[in-house]
Amino acid sequence: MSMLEIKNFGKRFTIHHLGKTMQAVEHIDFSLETGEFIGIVGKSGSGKSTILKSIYRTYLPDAGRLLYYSERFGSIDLAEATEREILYLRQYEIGYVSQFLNVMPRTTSRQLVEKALLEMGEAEEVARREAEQALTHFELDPKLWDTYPTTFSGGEKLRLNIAMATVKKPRLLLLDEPTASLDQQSKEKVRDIIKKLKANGTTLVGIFHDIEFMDGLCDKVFDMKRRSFIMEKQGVAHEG
Ligand SMILES: Nc1ncnc2c1ncn2[C@@H]1O[C@H](COP(=O)(O)OP(=O)(O)OP(=O)(O)O)[C@@H](O)[C@H]1O
Repeated sequence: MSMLEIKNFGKRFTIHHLGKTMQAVEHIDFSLETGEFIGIVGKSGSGKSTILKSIYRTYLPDAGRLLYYSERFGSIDLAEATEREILYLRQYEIGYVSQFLNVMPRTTSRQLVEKALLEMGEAEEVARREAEQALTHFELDPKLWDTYPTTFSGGEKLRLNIAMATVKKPRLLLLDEPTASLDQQSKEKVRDIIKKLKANGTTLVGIFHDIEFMDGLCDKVFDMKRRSFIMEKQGVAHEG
């Protein structure tokens, strides 16, 4: 069953001070089956993040359909879903990890991960235990657990971001350069989590500049230039 079907997706931006619109991306079509992991590759500015942000509805798509198969709502076009539906999906079904940490003020890193679990309806003790496990897995120094992440390093923020998103075991996880500022050891930790989530049925769409990281992890690679898959399972090349 398709978990996500992108049909003729396009997004334009209005550059207000120039009074112009700019086509960031257009004519994108691909679909993902449940439990698949798709990597998106393409040069800088080709629109990779715009696709992910539109699926998460940070951006409102202006052409095409983004059909997501929701546990709660059944088939739903993310381009047309109500704000309420989107809030529900972000809380329970769709996760997004970027390089940038967007967190509530005066909330410690431990509280942030716990909150993610409490939102899912976990009991407090379970949330506490699983939050500690996640922070430990991503090797966030325990000294930082009860501090505010505003002063964290880039890698620490990113590891916290990944912990917050993955602890919820979302049905669909969007990864926008989640390994950008990580050392090799932290990258391996992200790899472990991706494998575990995948084994548990999470469907993933990821952008990685690090092609090696994608190797053996992605089922398909979508190339923005060709607007098609260039690799499907076991490295079999599909031209066109
Ligand atoms: N909010 C926005 N307002 C105006 N233009 C935008 C906005 N977001 C993205 N763009 C433009 O849309 C185009 C695609 O950007 P996007 O970030 O999706 O590219 P990308 O492929 O992810 O690039 P990179 O690999 O450098 O992160 C770029 O030209 C960018 O300047």
